[in-house]
Amino acid sequence: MILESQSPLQLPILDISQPSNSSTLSSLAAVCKEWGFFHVINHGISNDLYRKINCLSKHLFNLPSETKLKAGPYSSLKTYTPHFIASPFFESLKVSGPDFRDSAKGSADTLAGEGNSEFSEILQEYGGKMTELAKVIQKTVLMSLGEELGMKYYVSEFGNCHGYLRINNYSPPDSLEQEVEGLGMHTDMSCITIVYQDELGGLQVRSKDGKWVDILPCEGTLVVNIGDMLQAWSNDKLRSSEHRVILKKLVNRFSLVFFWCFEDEKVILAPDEVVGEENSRIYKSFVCSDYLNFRLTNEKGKFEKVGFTIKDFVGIGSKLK
Ligand SMILES: O=C(O)CCC(=O)C(=O)O
Ligand SMILES: [Fe+2]
Repeated sequence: MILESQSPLQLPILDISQPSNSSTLSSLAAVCKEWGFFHVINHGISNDLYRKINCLSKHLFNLPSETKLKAGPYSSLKTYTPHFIASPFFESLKVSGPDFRDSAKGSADTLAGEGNSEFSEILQEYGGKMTELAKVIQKTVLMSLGEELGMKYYVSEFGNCHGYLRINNYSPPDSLEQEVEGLGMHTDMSCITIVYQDELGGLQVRSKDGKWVDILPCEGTLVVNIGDMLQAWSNDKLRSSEHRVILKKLVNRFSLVFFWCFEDEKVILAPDEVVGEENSRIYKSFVCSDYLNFRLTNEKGKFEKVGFTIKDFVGIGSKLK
């Protein structure tokens, strides 16, 4: 079932506990083309689980910077992104699947010492639930392009997808005299992203004509957005929108962001059926990891920064290639 949300954007709300009918799928297709963002409810992730992760993560983020850098970009672990990489206010801890327990334990042991398994156990639970949720959402989004098409490609093209989680901590700005970006404009490199933003809000999506629009927080609701990989695979039928995070209050903001991604070696090419006879192909085929490397090695296109996207990389007619 799809309900209209209360947000100024009127993003549809997908009830994940209900089977999707054709009207649900057509609203989903429309919003994915126009905005690339929608909400989900009845997703099975409790507020309590989120609060526990928040509390245990805070303990790690409150450690001294020198300690956190033991898992930083120059360590062997590389799970911690310190302040001043994405923005002065943003720091993040990455937890990779499919063994979320092991990944979280590696970071927690390195940062806080061995012996406490609570953090890794709770992330195993969250990562496992998010993985199941991502599969259902992925399938539903594909079915919005055509029920048969979705059923056909869900396994053959998306069967080896994997997930990872970013625990994002935004420290409060000193003042709000001007607009403070907690995370600058970017697109995600995933197929789909599932965001648990807290009640402070601050997530914004950029419209096709360049206006920033709030994605209002709503209790019990997760935000889903389409990433670059799915935009390319769908020949722009699904939009990977630019988005950012604005810090609107002088308090700490905390979010959990789950990225559902193709396997590194996957060759991405929109199937003919997806392109459609009347349309032309927008992207050349490419290997997933080549795009990830392109973003990582181009300062302008780096994760969490304004810059190059999939169009610059494999867009037909792109100046870069
Ligand atoms: O913190 C958020 O709400 C969203 C963060 C985000 O866009 C990202 O991590 O890619
Ligand atoms: Fe993002």
